[in-house]
Amino acid sequence: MDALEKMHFTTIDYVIFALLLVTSMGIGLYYALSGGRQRTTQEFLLADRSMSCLPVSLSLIATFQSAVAIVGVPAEIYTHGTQYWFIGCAYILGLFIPAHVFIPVFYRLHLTSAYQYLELRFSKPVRICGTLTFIFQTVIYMGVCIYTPALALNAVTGFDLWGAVLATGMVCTLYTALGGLKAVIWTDVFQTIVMFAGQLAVIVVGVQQTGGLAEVWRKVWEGNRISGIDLNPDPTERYTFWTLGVGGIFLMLSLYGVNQAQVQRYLSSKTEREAIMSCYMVFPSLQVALALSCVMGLVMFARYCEEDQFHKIDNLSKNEMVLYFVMDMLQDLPGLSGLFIACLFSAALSTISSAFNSLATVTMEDLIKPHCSSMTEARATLLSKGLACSYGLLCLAMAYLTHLMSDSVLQAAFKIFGMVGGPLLGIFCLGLFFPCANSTGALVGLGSGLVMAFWVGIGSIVTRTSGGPAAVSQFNCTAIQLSGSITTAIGTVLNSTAVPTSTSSRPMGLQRFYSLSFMWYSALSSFTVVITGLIVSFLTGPMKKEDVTPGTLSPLLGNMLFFVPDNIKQKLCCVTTLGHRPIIQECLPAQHKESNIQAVYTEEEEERQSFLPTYHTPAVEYETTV
Ligand SMILES: O=C(O)CCCC[C@@H]1SC[C@@H]2NC(=O)N[C@@H]21
Ligand code: NA
Repeated sequence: MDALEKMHFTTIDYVIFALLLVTSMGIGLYYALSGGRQRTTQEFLLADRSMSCLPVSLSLIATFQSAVAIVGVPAEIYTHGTQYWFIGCAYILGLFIPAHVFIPVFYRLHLTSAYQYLELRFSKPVRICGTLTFIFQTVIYMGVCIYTPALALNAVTGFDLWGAVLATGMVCTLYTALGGLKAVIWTDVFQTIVMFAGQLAVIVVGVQQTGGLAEVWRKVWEGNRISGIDLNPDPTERYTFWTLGVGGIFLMLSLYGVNQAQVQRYLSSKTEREAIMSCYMVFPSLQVALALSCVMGLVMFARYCEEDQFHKIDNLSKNEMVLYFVMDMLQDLPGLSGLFIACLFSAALSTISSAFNSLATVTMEDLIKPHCSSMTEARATLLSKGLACSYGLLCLAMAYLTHLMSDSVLQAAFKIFGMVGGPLLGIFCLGLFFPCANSTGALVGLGSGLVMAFWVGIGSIVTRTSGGPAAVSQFNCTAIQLSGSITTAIGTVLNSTAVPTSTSSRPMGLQRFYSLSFMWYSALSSFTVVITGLIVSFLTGPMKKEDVTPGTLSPLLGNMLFFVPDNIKQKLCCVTTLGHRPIIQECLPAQHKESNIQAVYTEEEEERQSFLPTYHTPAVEYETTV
């Protein structure tokens, strides 16, 4: 690693990194000292439900675009080609369904925590299990997110690893605990801009230093890095159009449909329409984020595919090679390498702050408030801030655990989402689409989904077959001239990092099950939850439509099964109205000051409101939809 050590930071790089931390802290302090000064949980956890779609949409992207994507995706493209880019196809349904199925139901139920839905639809135990599952998933994911940038930075610049982890963790904990969701969303906006700028800078300089666009294109084309659509139906193939385009939809639904961090952002929107718009606006920005990280991988390949360059990074780990490439490109341009480090830590901070805030929210709403309803607003807010802090410290501990996780962080993140996010997606789908599902079915379903996911996930780690053999061997990008360089070219190919396409016998039986692509984990575990949940519900006495809390069912399935006669539909999944469509009454100037006008509810709404926690609602009026 001697070649790496020579890379060092100039003063301006440290200044830019410090600027990022100071600006983030400044935004946190601003929201701690302005507005309602974070004195109510409505403000601290839900930004007073006053956010508009632009900051919400940027915050939605920032939440699940962490350093893992910034470092992991270019390494994936460099090693295996652009097949991964097809995950962009999953963004269409992966965002359309949340916008029209999940958001309307959650928004109209006026929730604070997504897991309140599980109590309304099923029972309190189901809600508690959902909350604990989410906490487990997020704490592990946070560890990966805070560790990745610090590890990569340390490997390439010798920047003190635990110093970076501590700096990131402390700043993030402080501004999240001080400024609440408003600070988290607005720092996410700032950090997303820094993230895009940093990646763009590396791409522009990289292309320019590798001989221009045409040269880069020629090299990646000859280097066999532009993958066509791979329609291979084999589910053990790591990345194909099916695992990414279809399996990826379930991954997106588990994140953008039912993950508390995203649901909380939808609920912080001032109207349902703003929330849906923010979900739509995620689509183009997420495509840009995907394109930037994929192009960065291609430029990196073009840069190092020549024989005389190849030795520089062929012995680096996936996480280190991207940082090496960036420092190699930018170190003569003072400030730009600092910009990329700021980009890396922006990606990490924006994800970790969202995780802290959502963890504090669900712990407060689902685990503490129900047991001490007499708690004053001030104490509840103080406790929420304390929770955000304690999760911050827990995250640092988790970072150490990640130290032990060896395979690529991108795969680690996908496995966490698939193994834990999938069962959570399943239990929400069970509740939304199948009125006959009861809480026993939901509990057994969730348990079976988790068992199934951990069986295949742990199995794949133990047998090290997480997603089959490496797809593409390392081809040299210069046309292999017959003038004797053929031997060096072959030598390059053989000692490359990526294992050539293996001809080993296909795994059979359980071994084949363990080599299922991790992109299918979300789909597999959510289906397991739904099917088991339905069977157990039927065995233990299915629920009747009139017993289901109004507003907790989605008519999606009913509408999709338009061709099925109604009487059969009544059995499986009744066609229900979406519940009450709130029309936010435009407050007249005179009214604006006394905005404590009680909502005008229908009697059914009144009855439903009775067991929802009381909160201050803006002046709204409801009308039932027919
Ligand atoms: O934290 C990360 O960046 C790695 C996990 C990526 C999660 C998913 S992948 C599809 C979608 N696109 C993103 O950039 N993040 C989410
Ligand atoms: Na992020």
